[in-house]
Amino acid sequence: RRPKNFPPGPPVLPILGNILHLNLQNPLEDLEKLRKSYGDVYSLFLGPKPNVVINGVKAMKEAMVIKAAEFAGQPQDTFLQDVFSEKGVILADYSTSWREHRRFALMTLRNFVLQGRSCHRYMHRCSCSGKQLIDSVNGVLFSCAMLCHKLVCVVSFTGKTLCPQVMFHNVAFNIICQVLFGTRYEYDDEFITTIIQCVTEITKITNGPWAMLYDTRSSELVLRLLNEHKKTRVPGEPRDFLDCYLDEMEKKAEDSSFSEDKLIFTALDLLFAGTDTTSNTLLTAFLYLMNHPHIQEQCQQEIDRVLEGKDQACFDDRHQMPYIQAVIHESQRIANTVPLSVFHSTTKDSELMGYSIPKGTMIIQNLSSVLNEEGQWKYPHEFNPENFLNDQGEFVKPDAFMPFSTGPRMCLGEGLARMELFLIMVTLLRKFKFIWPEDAGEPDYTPVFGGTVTPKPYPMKVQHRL
Ligand code: HEM
Repeated sequence: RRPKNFPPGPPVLPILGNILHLNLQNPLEDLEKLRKSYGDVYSLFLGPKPNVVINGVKAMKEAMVIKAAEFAGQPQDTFLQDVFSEKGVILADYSTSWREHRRFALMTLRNFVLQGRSCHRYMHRCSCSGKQLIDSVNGVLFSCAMLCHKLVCVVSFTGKTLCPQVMFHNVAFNIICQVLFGTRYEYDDEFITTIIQCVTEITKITNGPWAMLYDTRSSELVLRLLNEHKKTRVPGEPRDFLDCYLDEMEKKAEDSSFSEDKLIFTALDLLFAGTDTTSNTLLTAFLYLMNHPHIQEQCQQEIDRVLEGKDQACFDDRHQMPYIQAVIHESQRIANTVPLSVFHSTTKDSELMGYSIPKGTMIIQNLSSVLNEEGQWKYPHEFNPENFLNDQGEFVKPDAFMPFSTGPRMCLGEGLARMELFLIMVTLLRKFKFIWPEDAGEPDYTPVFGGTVTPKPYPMKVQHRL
């Protein structure tokens, strides 16, 4: 039974609860129908206890921003919490340890990636020509250059049509590996292929990335790299996230929340959360750009104009590229990559939109309902960069743009993800034209639902521009 003044919801069946109200292969349409019947805040029984689903900008802001501390908990009575006594950031309850680790991860990402304070020099010698090709201190830029090099090889040596899935997963995985472990893997490396397969399988389980984060194959990887780091590190001269964490452990008192176990789980969180999300967004962006060639051309005109005479793009160039910014944000809106966010829970008895929600209730944020909410967007149901442009052609970001969620638990990789999306898209669109192959039939935009949403696999034809 629903508690007193609890949000309304569909009638509950014994044992099954409301499970029959949802198509578990893709519940998003059913969740939208329930919103029409029961309003922006409603309840669902997915087990013996009722959960609350939050929809639309207004309710989302009241819960996640205005009443942030009350809605930032993590369900503590799930199977997962029982299995894993230690957690990284994602599954950690709203606690001092979560706060310390989140702050530390944000600061390290900022220093290493966004401000480019990396001690690494990344170099690549082409296996075909033997020439030293790429040399960079910024891991994200290095990965962009590697991706371009890979495409040049594919375009020159094969039939010019490729399946971009593996390519985009590799680039996102390598970027986060560089930040965490100061290492990267070749595109055909057997190890990277296995781990990426594991990441993508896991994220197809509903709410999966968060449900199966700590797969043993990946934990073994982190443990091996941690042991190697311990042998080669110079204290006070961190090369990457692992070194920074080890430095921090030495600085802190013995009873601090920093420990080697915690380090492994935190690194796994970043590895998983940072791979499939960015790559699926890129896959969606290129699917739409190939099938909207006029939008792709307009991006290329802006890139050519702003980068004229420059070797490569840098993140600051985004301020001169309102159209590209609009296209990237629109791709994120349409991609709807993490539609149900990470499940939260209430940290105390709370009120939301006039309803009472007891402490410990599981909260499902339906981000999808915000990203295509009517009244918030000029064109809520179509791919149109105008959603992010004003009448003067300037880039504007509406309040309803929440693919990273909002509030104190919002994605901590947002800065890195935005840098990756910008640099990868600008670098690729500058060099190549992406074409939907003539024999590929009509594009199928239907997404495959999971903890992260993916476009169905598709082919891509690539041509040199310059
Ligand atoms: C386009 C790419 C990305 C999208 C759409 C995305 C989206 C999200 C969303 C919706 C959440 C849940 C926030 C909440 O609980 O309210 C989240 C959490 C998180 N994301 Fe991302 N993410 C992306 C990229 C990344 C990257 C690159 C990293 C790693 C560097 C990352 C690391 C995390 C972590 C650690 C959390 C948990 C934060 C916490 O609980 O305090 N994400 N992300």
